[in-house]
Formats: sequence, structure tokens, C-alpha cells
Amino acid sequence: MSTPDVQRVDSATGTLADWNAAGLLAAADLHITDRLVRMCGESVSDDARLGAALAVRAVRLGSTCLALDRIGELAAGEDTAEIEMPSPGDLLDALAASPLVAGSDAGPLCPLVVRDSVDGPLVYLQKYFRQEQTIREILDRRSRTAPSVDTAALREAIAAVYSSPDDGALQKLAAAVAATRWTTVLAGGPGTGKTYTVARILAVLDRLQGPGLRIGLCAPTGRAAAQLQASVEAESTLPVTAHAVTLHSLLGWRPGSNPRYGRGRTLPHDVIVVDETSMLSMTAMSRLLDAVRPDARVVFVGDPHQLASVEAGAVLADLVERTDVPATAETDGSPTTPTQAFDAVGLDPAAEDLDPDDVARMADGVITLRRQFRFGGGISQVAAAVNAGDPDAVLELVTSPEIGDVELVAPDDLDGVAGDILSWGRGLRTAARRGDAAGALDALDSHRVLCAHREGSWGVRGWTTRITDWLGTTEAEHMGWYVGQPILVTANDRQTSTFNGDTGVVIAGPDTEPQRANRPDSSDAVRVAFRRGGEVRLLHPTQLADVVSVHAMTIHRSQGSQFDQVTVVLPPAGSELLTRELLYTAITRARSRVRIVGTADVLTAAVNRRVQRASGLRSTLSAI
Ligand SMILES: Nc1ncnc2c1ncn2[C@@H]1O[C@H](COP(=O)(O)OP(=O)(O)OP(=O)(O)O)[C@@H](O)[C@H]1O
Repeated sequence: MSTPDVQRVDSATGTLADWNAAGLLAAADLHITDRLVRMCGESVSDDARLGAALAVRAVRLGSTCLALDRIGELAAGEDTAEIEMPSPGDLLDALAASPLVAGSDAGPLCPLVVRDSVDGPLVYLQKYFRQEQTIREILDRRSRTAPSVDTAALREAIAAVYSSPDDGALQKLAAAVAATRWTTVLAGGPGTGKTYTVARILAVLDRLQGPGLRIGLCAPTGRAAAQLQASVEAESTLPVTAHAVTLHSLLGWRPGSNPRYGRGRTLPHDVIVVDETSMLSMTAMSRLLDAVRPDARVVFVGDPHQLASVEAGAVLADLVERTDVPATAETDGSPTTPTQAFDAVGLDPAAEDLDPDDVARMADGVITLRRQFRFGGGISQVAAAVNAGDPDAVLELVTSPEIGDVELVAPDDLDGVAGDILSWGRGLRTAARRGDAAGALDALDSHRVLCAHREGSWGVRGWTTRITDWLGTTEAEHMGWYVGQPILVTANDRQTSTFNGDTGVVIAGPDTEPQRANRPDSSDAVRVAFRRGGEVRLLHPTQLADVVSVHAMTIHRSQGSQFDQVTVVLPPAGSELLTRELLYTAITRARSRVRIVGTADVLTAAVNRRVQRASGLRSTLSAI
């Protein structure tokens, strides 16, 4: 599929110029390819140059490499009819023979690497190949040995920590796996009890190790870290001494410099929990693994079906799907097999209704939680059908009268949405005028409109205009602060502990007279309410530098948030953003109800289209 609005490079010639003109290669792809070719110091054939440019393009679009066997998918659009598309075999031969891969006397550097995989030949930029190798080597090394754990002590700790009758087998097994492996992946959709389980894993490890367990809690963004802190505190069975930080801060990694912690100086923690791992780039993952002590446990937590990092890599999905994890070779009798894990939690595998694949993956340190604790049946069923890539099942569910919590509405049938927005706005204003911060925040999160795009009539901009028109927001309100105004923070601010993506609401301040609550004289009379975990905070508007009104937000930005009701606005057919992962992420933001605005055709297209991030991490690579 072509990339819209790629910049034309007038100076380009040959094959790359044609691909640029057809919108398949961006200006940046051409410029970087030029640099790579110059590094070689020798001439490079047109086909090899194209292979290099496509590898650069692949990274720009989130893959860690170019899967040569899939290049045919690129020429699917009408505007690519004129493009001459070499076969994967021709490109591979041209690359293998070129100084870009083979090196040359003039320039010994080989900026590209080619490897064979179960997905056919993969072409890497050297940097990403090295990062992927680092991840693979460290994870493999960590899999070959296991922590020394006394089975009886583990059984006792798990029995003591998991005391609720609702504790599921997989939640308990997660603790057995995390105690007996250096690396654990705890996967699951929203509300499947991941944080609850993390808190219990930490309690089990604390019991096994005794006082002084050094815990590192981190997440890819400031907001995700703050949420992790709040939810671990809420779920914890112990006083939480660790303070959740961003991965960058954990590693002491400032923009433009190398991290303070790395191979030569490892992190002091005994256990590191990484939340929202789906948002982690491959670069960040390789830096983290480089910095972890070989005898520290790491627990990666997240939902592999969600949208991946904005940078290259889909590491969580790769870890969950890896097929070549080496078996643990060196143990001192510690329980490392799935059978031993069942024994440690006092369960009989035959009596548990678990997917055999899930049990098999436990041997590789992967636990996938499946029971839904938070939202209703319809949302779970639709989310599962979306993940399974079954558009017929999705359509049947969203149009079924039996399923009350998910519905599809036509883009020209917005009366129901308008009614919901009006009651949302009324609830927000009523609580805000009363100065009721908790009530206003509840009202704020009772409904959210989510769009794929920022711009356009189906994007955040178009829907913001539509919603403010419905609500009758005045010109004066548009210009300044007003009571009942929904607010989005757009940059991290340590001083106020507000993070990019936080939302709040403007409420009447303590000195506002009730009769003036609708129109306070100045920003002095109002406060902005925010919530983190169960705690409500009030800030003065002057404390907030980077904020905008929020009546609708992008699905990307909504990651990590939950709302009672969600209206998902699908983009028009053909949008680059329309994917299964986007739809799944949007639907699973809702606790109780989802309305999808779009046509059956667009919904089908979304379910059918996966974010295809090529990567070699899922299986063994070999030389071509
Ligand atoms: N075994 C359990 N017994 C009782 N309540 C549970 C159990 N597991 C989870 N819960 C509750 O279910 C809710 C969702 O759990 P939790 O927040 O841990 O899910 P999550 O997978 O981390 O969700 P998200 O990804 O959205 O953060 C919480 O209120 C939690 O207390």
C-alpha cells in the first residue's frame, strides 16, 4: 500500500525516483539510502539500492527488517501500476552481491545484513540487526539457567499470597513461573488481572527472598509509569517501597546520550517489572536487557494485541510468539517445568480447563491471562473475534440484538451519539459547577469519542467541532478556561506530576459563588481536577503549561485509559491506520459499552488488516 503525502525528491533518478513518484518511498528513505551507498564507497546496482531503500522504509513504518517475500504487497495500489517490481529472488541476489551486504575494499562497513528465517529472507539495517541479536542472545542466555528456588517454600508463599477464591489457576501459575525463571512474560487483555497478579508475584518473591528485595518498576511513558505506581499500590499486599519510573529514567538515559546503566554497569534491582511492554521499541528493549543483571528477574507485562510502539519493533508480540526459546539446561532441582509449576501452586493440570498451548508456553516463561474481570460479555466476545481476524463473527456480534453492549451505527445515523454526548456534557458541567471534583472526573470518563486520525472530518479535529456544536460551547469558552471544560495534558511536567495523555476537568474553585459558578470571572476562580488511582488532585490553571481541551482523542493516545462508554469513529476505507490492532485497542478502552461509527465494509476491512511488523525475533535466523 502506498504512503500518502510522501515528499517528492526532484534529484532522484532511476528505480528509486519511480518508487518515490508512486508514493511508495519517502524522501527520507531515499536520503538514508544515499548515505548507506556512500558508506560503501563503491557503485551499487539499482536493484540493491531498491532493497536498501525498502529496508529503510520498513523501519520507518515500524518493522525491524524487510521481509523480502512480502514485497509484492506493496504494489497493491492503482498508482503503483507503472512500477517495475523485481522478484524477491532478484532483490536478494542483487543485495547479496552488493557491497551493502558483502562489504568492499573501498569501505569495509556493511550497512545491511541479510538472514534467512521461517518468513523467508529478511533484510536488516546493521543497527537493528545488532539490537535484535542482543535481545535474542540475552534472552536465550537467561533461559538456559534458572533461579534457585526451594519448592516447598514456593508452595507456601503462593498459598499465603493467593488467598482470594477468585484467584485463577493462571494467576497463581504466573507466580510459580516468575519465581522459577529469570524472564517472564505476563500477557493479557485489559482487566484480565495483570496488575493484580504482578502485585502478588512481587509478594511471593518478597517472601522467598526475605527483606531487602530490590524492585524496579518501569513503563515506556511517564503516564504509564504513574498509573503502574497507583495500581500496584492499590493491588499490593505489601507496602510498596519501589517508585515506578519511565524506562529511560530507570536506565539513566537522556536524549542524545548513552544510558548510565548498560553492559558495563548493571542495574542493582533483583526484580524488574516492565508494564505496557507493547509500547516498548526494540531499541529500548535491547538497552534494558543489556543493563539487567543475569541474576535479576524481569517480568514483562502487557497486551500483545494492542497497538505497538511508535518506533520500530513489536517486542511483546514477538516474545509471546517466539518458537525457539532454549530449554533450561542448568538447574539445581528448582521447579522449572509446567508440571512442577502446577505442583508448586497445588493444582492438578488435568483438572484445570486450560488451553494446552498456554501450558506449553509456560515452559518458555510466557503466561497469558484470559479471564475478564472488568468488562461485560459482549465487549470481550467482540474483542476476541477481532483478534481472531473473523470479520463475519464481529459483524454478527455488533448487529445482534442479543449483544447489548456493542453496536455498529452508520456514519449518518448519529442521533444516539449526540444524545449520549449531551448527557455526558450535562453531567460534566453539573458536577463541575458544584465544585465536585470526583463527580466531574467520573462524568469525564463516563464517555469518550475515539478517532483513528487527528485531522479530517472523521478525525479528532472534525469530531471536536461536531461535539462542541452539539454542546453549544461558546466562542468565549473556546478562548479560555471554563467550568466543565475537559482538559488533555500534552507534555510531561514533573513539578505537577502531570503527564502527556492525562485528562482532567475544570471545576468551580472554592471561592466561586454558586450563582457565578457557570461563568467565573477569571482563571483564579477555577481549579483543574485530575485523578491518579483513587487519588483526586486539584491544580491551579496557571500551574499547567501544556494543555488543550479534549472532546475526542486519538486511539493511539487512549492506550492505557479506560472509559465507561466509548464511541469509536472508524476512518474511511483505505486509511493506512485502519487495522485490527487499532480496532481492538479502541474497543477494549470501554468498561461497559461500545458504539462503533462506520459501515460494515470498513469494519470488515479493519478486522482483515493486521499491522504487519516484520521481525526476526520470533524464530531462528540463519545465514543465506
Ligand atoms: N483474582 C482476583 N480476585 C479478585 N479480583 C481480581 C482478581 N484479579 C483481578 N481482580 C480485579 O480485577 C480488576 C482488573 O484487574 P487488573 O487491574 O489487575 O487488570 P489489568 O490486566 O492490569 O488491567 P489493565 O491492563 O487495564 O491495567 C481489578 O479491580 C482487580 O482488583
